[in-house]
Amino acid sequence: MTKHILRNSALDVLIRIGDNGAFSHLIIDQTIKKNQLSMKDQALFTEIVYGTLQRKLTLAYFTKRFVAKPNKLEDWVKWLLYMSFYQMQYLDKVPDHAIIHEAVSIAKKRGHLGIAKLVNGVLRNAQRNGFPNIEEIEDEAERISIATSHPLWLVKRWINTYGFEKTVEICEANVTTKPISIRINLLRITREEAIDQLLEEGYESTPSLFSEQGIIVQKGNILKSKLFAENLVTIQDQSSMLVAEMMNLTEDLIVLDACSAPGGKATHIAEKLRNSGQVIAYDLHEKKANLVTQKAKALGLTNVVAKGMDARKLSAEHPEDFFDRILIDAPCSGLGVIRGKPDIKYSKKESDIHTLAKIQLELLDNISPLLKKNGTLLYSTCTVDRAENEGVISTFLTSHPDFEIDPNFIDELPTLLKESPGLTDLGLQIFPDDFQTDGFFLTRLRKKR
Ligand SMILES: C[S@@+](CC[C@H](N)C(=O)[O-])C[C@H]1O[C@@H](n2cnc3c(N)ncnc32)[C@H](O)[C@@H]1O
Repeated sequence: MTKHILRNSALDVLIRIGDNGAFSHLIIDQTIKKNQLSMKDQALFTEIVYGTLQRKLTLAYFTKRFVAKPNKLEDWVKWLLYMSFYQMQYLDKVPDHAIIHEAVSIAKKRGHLGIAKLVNGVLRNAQRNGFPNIEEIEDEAERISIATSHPLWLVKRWINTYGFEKTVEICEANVTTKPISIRINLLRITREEAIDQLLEEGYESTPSLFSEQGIIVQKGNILKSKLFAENLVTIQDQSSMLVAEMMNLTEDLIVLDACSAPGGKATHIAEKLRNSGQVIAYDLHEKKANLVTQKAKALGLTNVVAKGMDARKLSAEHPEDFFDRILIDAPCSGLGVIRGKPDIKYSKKESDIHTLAKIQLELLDNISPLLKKNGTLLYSTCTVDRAENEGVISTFLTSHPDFEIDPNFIDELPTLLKESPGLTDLGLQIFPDDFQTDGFFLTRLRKKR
């Protein structure tokens, strides 16, 4: 019975998230609570929902083979087939006959006998004859697209920019799961204390690669740890922790975080300032800026002020040559965080990239005058795309001869990253397959005069 509830709940969530909706932890958490799923069932439930969304294009390809008119399927039947195919193809722990039995029983309850028969027929056919062999797709871009469930335009774009081999690695990494990365609040706890506490609570954890504040948790629902209840830690990917690490932060500095919500990096910067100086944080709307204020408050940080405002208009708020450090963690296409947010790869269009690159350049153009001479500006995105990253920086530098890539940037990178395949003289592109982190770009500019 519990397995029936689990799969029925997974189907509910898939229908709610649907083809256009964003993957939402909130919906997942609400469903887990409502159905009182056990810890073990929670893991399988999350795996089914995540995996089905991550593999959607592959599962649609399978469906075409077994259903004559897949577009005519009712939405819930389509998702029921997708999630059943997902379990049959990618999860070893559940036998096919159990998956089919559950799917048919769900179809009977939700629909009628006719639909249950259809579901039974399709799944048994797949069980008997196996899934189509993706390796037989001749066109190599199309093959990667179907095998790893990435839209064709994106696969082609990455092949053009990074080559075939790297694209395969990026796409394959995007359909895996990565361990949870958390940041400890150094003002309240040491990393050793946090790791000991986690061990006591039964979590396996290790120090992370690029930040003395980072911990990687291999398994378990970390949100249930006391460390969260007591606001001693916050969730943050390792690559995104690199931002504050690379800003050369010392006490009493005045720092601008131009695009700051929900406040992951603003609070990290504030921790690095040890509650001194000031982090002046903006985000487009007041509501989002409030999230930064709340996060800072929860973490006991008193040196953060957050306001809602278009950061392209900040010259009306602050004089030129004012900030010691500036962070522009720009709005971007998010192609580096597909692993955790699979909806991004289905919803983004290639034309979005050009619109975003224009905004990114406007942010740099309008904000850079506010930096003090010899001050540094860190530009980052969570995307894997040359136009939004190296392209924007190169265009900016051409029209701003008073700026240069900080000559110390590469020297100050953690040793591991100095060997990174994405390091160029315009900055560091971290790919999601390089270190089991999000894909990310960062570079540091210095104002010469
Ligand atoms: C990558 S997210 C920032 C993440 C944040 N730095 C953190 O670490 O939690 C980019 C943010 O830029 C904001 N944004 C977009 N356009 C903006 C603009 N013109 N001015 C200020 N913020 C903007 C978005 O609302 C979004 O919250």
